[in-house]
Amino acid sequence: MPEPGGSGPSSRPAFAPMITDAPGLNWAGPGDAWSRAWGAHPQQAPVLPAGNGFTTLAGPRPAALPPMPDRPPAPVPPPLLNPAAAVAVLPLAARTAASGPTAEDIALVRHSLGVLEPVADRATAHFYAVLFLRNPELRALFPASMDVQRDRLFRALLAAGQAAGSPAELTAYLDRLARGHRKYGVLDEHYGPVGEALLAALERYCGRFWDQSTEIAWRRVYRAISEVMIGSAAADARENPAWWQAEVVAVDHRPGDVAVVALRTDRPYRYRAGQYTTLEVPMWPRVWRPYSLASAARPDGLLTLQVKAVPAGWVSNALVQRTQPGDVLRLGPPGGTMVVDHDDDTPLLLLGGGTGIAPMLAVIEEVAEHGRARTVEVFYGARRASDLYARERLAELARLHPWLAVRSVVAEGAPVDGGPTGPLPAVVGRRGPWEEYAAYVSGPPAMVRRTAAVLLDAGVPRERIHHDLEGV
Ligand SMILES: NC(=O)C1=CN([C@@H]2O[C@H](COP(=O)(O)OP(=O)(O)OC[C@H]3O[C@@H](n4cnc5c(N)ncnc54)[C@H](O)[C@@H]3O)[C@@H](O)[C@H]2O)C=CC1
Repeated sequence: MPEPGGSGPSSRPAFAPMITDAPGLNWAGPGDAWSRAWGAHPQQAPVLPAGNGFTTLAGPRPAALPPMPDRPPAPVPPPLLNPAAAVAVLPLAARTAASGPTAEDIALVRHSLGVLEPVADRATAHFYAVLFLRNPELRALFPASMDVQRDRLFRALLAAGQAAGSPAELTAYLDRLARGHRKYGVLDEHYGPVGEALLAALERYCGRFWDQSTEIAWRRVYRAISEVMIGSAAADARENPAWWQAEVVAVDHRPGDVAVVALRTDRPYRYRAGQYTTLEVPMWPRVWRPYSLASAARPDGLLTLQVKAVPAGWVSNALVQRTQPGDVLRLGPPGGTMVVDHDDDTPLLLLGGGTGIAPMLAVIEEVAEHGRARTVEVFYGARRASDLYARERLAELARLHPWLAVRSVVAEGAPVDGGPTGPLPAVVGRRGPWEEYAAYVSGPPAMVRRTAAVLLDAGVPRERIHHDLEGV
């Protein structure tokens, strides 16, 4: 592998073997570890609208729906999907709903979102109540705890509604959402029942602000949303599976309840350094959590994650405390925008707090592999020295690559390796200048938020501050 700036191949291999006795690919099939692990959930159509709530498991809707005691019949009942087919027989309002959203529709949708915001919790609870009342067979397919889904639903709803006036932004958002939802088993026909439940919740909680124009506006916007998502999912299905099976090939326990988990997927898993995957463990079906990929894509196909067991962290605790080689997990598609452009020489500032160092390790490996000269400065933050589980790996990388500078930053106690002390955002703010750098920030949300603010103050343009936190 050429070193950045070097003219020829280096004597060092780009990737040392991670696990020498890892099982081969193509091991998945009837009777394999995956099938045994998931035997209790055969052929699950594991639909959980974890990310947006515009989608759900379907299944035939009962022929005779129980009446909604607290909701009068909808004044305008056009379908939310494929309205073109039914347009000739629909009443005027329905025909209007079949065309695309107008500027007025978008204003009405945004206004109703503003009305809904203070009662978001109750509105999303109502959404699920209507959904499950009309489609009772769906409840068993959602995870036991719906709290996270509720939060995500409303955030996705807000995001889609707010972005409705910016087609490019909305399409990109929905495209990611649709691709990420294939692992839940979402089908085209699920969008209709979900849309109806959504409208029921909106109608109820917008109160006197809900009128026929608002309903038609929502129907147009929702139809546009559904069409983009259905198209994106279909395009993705031509290239990728809905999920990947991943066999655990090693679990390396580190101080501070951290485990480095090495995985081998059943099919090639294409991702960029800095991205994350979503993961489901057999112990908690239908509960998916994101984890940054801790190594650059390797020729042997192995992936690594760095996971910390945290109180009430169902999936993290299962991974750190219960998972062993041979176990089989499932991965969703890679996501996240913390990827590095290797075509320019902008110096990189990589800021990782706790297990937030994981994507930075992957980025360093990818820069090294790419072989173009650029400065890379890393600040690795932890509360105390004993939490710096990746210190040795970073020191090894710094020894290998002269363009890499690593500083360990502890918030409490004596300096480590002569590095600075204090909260990571404050330490970064005291250093610099950073105006010329592209910054990548990963770690606890408060750390990411504060660090992004410090970098902006330090003159780093917003578009050069990369992280996965929404709304910052
Ligand atoms: N792509 C991403 O954004 C990733 C995020 N994470 C997240 O990173 C977190 C890591 O947790 P731990 O290892 O327990 O880290 P931790 O809580 O021990 O903190 C690590 C660093 O963040 C700083 N920090 C913590 N709270 C802060 C605050 N309120 N303000 C300013 N700085 C603060 C600490 O001083 C320390 O330098 C988890 O929440 C995990 O979900 C992990 C991997 C990737």
